[in-house]
Amino acid sequence: MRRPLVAGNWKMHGTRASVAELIRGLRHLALPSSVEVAVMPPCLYINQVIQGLDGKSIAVGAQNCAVEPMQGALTGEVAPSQLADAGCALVLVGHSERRLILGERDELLSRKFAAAQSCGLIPVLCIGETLEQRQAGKTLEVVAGQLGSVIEELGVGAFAQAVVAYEPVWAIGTGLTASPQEAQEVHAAIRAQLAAESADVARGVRILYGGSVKAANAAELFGMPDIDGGLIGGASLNADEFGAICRAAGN
Ligand SMILES: O=C[C@H](O)COP(=O)(O)O
Repeated sequence: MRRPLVAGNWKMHGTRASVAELIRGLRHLALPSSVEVAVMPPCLYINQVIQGLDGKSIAVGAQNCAVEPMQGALTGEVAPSQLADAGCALVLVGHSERRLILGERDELLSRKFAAAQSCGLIPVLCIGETLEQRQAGKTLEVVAGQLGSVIEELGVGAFAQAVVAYEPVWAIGTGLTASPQEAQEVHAAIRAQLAAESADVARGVRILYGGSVKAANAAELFGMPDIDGGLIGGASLNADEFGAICRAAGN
């Protein structure tokens, strides 16, 4: 049985004051113990969040990491070893905003994935198609390519300690959500692709859905057999809304 995971990606939002307020809200939440909950603040605030959430069972993750595992001469980057040292448990790899705005490509992302794992972080590999790709009927092909490139580089065994997040780009921050059936079709294809290499890995890996998830639509999405939780953007900036999403994953 896979334990659902709900992770809040705060993206490039927050100030020390607003982060302090969000921490206060998170501390007050009643969260189901059956669900693993995580937040991913901007790097600058990771320490503040880890200290502020002390004693609350919410993991903290980062939104990105360097391709090199250890500290060194790589200006502007943060090493996975430094994230682990700060107390992070997981890290996003290949969020579509980084793929599309910063040009991060599959080969680089495999290296980040491996670097993160070598430091004991759980990589959350983000994959998903653009609207244009969906309209061209290429959704499954695009997602299989993004996932396949990491499998090819690192082997399917790498997914025994990793999470996959399916995020259709057209659903991110737009208010448009894939229907539960649309999302399930892609999640099932992702699991089948992993199963073709290892049934055990496929059975155990958690595949999150992301893209305009809210308290109002979370239960329906999380009710699908291959959706094991969510990667939540905008709605994770409101503690009560985020708490309601976490509870929906526990039902
Ligand atoms: O990482 C989170 C996703 O990009 C979803 O963002 P959203 O919930 O604001 O659509």
